[in-house]
Amino acid sequence: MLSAHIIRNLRNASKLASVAGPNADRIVNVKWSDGKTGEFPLIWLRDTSPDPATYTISPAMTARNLTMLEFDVEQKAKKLWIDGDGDFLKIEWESGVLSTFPSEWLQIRNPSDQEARKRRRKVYLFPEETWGKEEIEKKLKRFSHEEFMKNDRVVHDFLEAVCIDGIAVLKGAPKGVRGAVEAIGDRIGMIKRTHFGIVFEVSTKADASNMAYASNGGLPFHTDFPSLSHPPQLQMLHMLQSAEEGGNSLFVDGFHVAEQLRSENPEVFRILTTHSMEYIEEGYDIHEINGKEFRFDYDMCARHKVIRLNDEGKVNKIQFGNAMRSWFYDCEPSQVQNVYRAMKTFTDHCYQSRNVLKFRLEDGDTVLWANQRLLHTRDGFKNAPGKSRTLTGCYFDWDIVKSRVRHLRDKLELEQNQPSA
Ligand SMILES: C[N+](C)(C)CCCC(=O)O
Ligand SMILES: O=C(O)CCC(=O)C(=O)O
Ligand SMILES: [Fe+2]
Repeated sequence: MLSAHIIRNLRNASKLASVAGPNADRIVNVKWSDGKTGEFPLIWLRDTSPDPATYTISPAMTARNLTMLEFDVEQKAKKLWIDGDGDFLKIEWESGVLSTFPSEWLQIRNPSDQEARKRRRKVYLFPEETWGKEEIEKKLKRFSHEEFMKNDRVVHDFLEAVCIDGIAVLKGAPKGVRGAVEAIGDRIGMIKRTHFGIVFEVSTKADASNMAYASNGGLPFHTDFPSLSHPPQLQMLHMLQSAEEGGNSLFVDGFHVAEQLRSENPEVFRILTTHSMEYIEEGYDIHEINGKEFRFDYDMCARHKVIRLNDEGKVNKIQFGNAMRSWFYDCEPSQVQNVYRAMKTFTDHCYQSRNVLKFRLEDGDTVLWANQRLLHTRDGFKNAPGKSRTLTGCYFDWDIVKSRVRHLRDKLELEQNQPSA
């Protein structure tokens, strides 16, 4: 839906002045009274026409009725004209369908307006702003857990911060009370289940299924589940019982580190973006499902680059975990030494103090972060007598988190809201 805010702004903006075409390329040229122009492909106007023959729009669904099998992509317009004192472009099609395009509808979608295209790209809530220690210490966003639970605007602002900075914190849930992760999960929408269950618990356990459960030692910087081809995109941890000493949380922006390597150490960057690494995770985890103990045996194996680039050469995924890294390198033996040198340099950069965000989760605090962007760890800790450091946690995927942000922008009529169909 279009926010009232955007409609109000555009209503005040301008009226349609003229329409011409379509020309030989089947482009319709529109002019507004303020001198702005728009080039609209004729077939696109037919396809996106906001009328009930073209679209089904109900509270439960927005969907196109037309099928590509039957759609005539060469169809013509019988008549095009400006109506309603410049408020509408109308098109009567050969098929008899009548399309009515409000002026603001066309302005928002104007395919020849670079500003409109730029605004639309923000709907993906991407790209993010990367950081080093100094930047993130200034801008790390913290919200009240209590406010998050009752105020939709706080849910929006918290999740938006996670989209941009890759991390944000909720402070001050009731101390030592289980259920915070589930409650936050419900507010976000849907937790992503893994082979560690829906919600997992981090504490020192016998027969540990993971290094985080094995001891009170520190861990190396890692992303969770390099052993999966599709690791969860976000991770959340909630502090139930903090350590007496240590057990701090550490984060580093892997996208930022990758860009540092690209400029400061291009050979390492080249290796990490071209050599795929294998990871294995073999074992079992016992977790609860509906109050019953459940044992899940697994034998995970996946292979990917430490730094993955998209088609434009931009860094868009980081996966690395030393504990699950396998023995298999799938390259000439003579290249292996350099792969190790590259991993070592990457790790050294992760630990450089200019890059590291370090803070302590107090009892009742929660942190949510981008698991395919940030690497995380904890330092070693000492428990108070009889009080074992315990966190609960879960995972999410971006689609659910971003869907929630968009939904709230619509519901709360925030100015960042974007039109749907
Ligand atoms: C936190 N935990 C134990 C549920 C999963 C960790 C996955 C990993 O170590 O890569
Ligand atoms: O113990 C911690 O603070 C974090 C452990 C960890 O790496 C994880 O839960 O994924
Ligand atoms: Fe982890």
